[in-house]
Amino acid sequence: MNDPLLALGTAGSLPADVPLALDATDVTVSFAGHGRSARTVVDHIGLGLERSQVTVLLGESGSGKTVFARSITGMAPHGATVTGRSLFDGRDLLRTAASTLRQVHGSRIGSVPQDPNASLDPMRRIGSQIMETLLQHRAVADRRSARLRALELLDLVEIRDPDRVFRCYPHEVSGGMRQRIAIAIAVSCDPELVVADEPSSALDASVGVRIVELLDGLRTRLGTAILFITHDIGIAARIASADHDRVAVMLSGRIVELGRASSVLTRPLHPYTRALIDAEPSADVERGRLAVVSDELRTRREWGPLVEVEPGHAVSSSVLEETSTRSARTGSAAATEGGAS
Ligand SMILES: Nc1ncnc2c1ncn2[C@@H]1O[C@H](COP(=O)(O)OP(=O)(O)OP(=O)(O)O)[C@@H](O)[C@H]1O
Repeated sequence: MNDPLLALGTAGSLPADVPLALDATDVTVSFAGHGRSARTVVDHIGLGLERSQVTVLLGESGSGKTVFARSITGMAPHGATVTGRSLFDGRDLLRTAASTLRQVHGSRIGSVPQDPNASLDPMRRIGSQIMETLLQHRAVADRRSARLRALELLDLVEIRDPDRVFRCYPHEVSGGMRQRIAIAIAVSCDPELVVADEPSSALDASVGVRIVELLDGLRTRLGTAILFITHDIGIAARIASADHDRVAVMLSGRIVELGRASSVLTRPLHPYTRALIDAEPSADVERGRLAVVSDELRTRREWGPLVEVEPGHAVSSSVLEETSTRSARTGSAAATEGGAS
């Protein structure tokens, strides 16, 4: 089991006076198995999310990224049993009533889905959907202000002709534009935190890149914390572009490496992170290809707690132990060879 104290997510933190937007500790999520014991898909992990900082949850499909992100924001999937704590503005979202969570989501926590079609109503004009969010969360006083703010938001997400798009139905605009609209809705009430779950994966590569750049720019302008979920190393590097942005690498429900993106993505310490990086699609390989990770890595349960190896970079303790054992062996082999010569 990872040590919850060490898994708090301090590696790569901003200075201490920067407040945490969300502070999750020792979170475990399990689902009832078919007639068998419960299956744990998130295993005693924590993460602190800071304003103006991007934290990327990186890991292959099924590693638990979505379940973890949903659970710590109080939106665990149906049937999940969640333990631990997730503090947001002094309130534990794991023990908050559904009616309060509905208020928090949309106003103080925004979500950008993988597929914007899932969050937009095909039967209603885009402008009216943005206005509804603003009015529902009382972000504006009346319909006139809601209309003005909706147009501003369309402009903020770089839609060139906001007046026209305001009057369109979702099917009348492109997929990339629908994702911009989903982002406009997610940031409409100035949230402290935005959770973006693979928001570019359903889009063409160049459109997806623009969406990622847009989110990156917005956190700088709005000071929002962003929790960004992806399995794509290239996208992770692009969104975690500031010095203090972090990557948390998830493997089978655990965080096995955590730190500044610049360290983790260029000097990975965990064999799993290295496997993900080695499997990064190159120009001649199909984009978004799933990484090839050995079953030995995937099925191993014990990695030990995260240990900081340099400022802003932590990795599972067992990786360090194995590395030092290997170096000792190499050292003694070299000494033996040296002695024999
Ligand atoms: N509602 C559910 N009931 C039972 N098991 C679930 C449920 N939702 C997710 N799981 C399981 O939890 C594990 C983690 O799923 P999760 O969706 O978090 O992975 P992920 O890393 O986000 O992958 P992907 O990128 O494919 O979404 C998977 O084994 C999945 O099958």
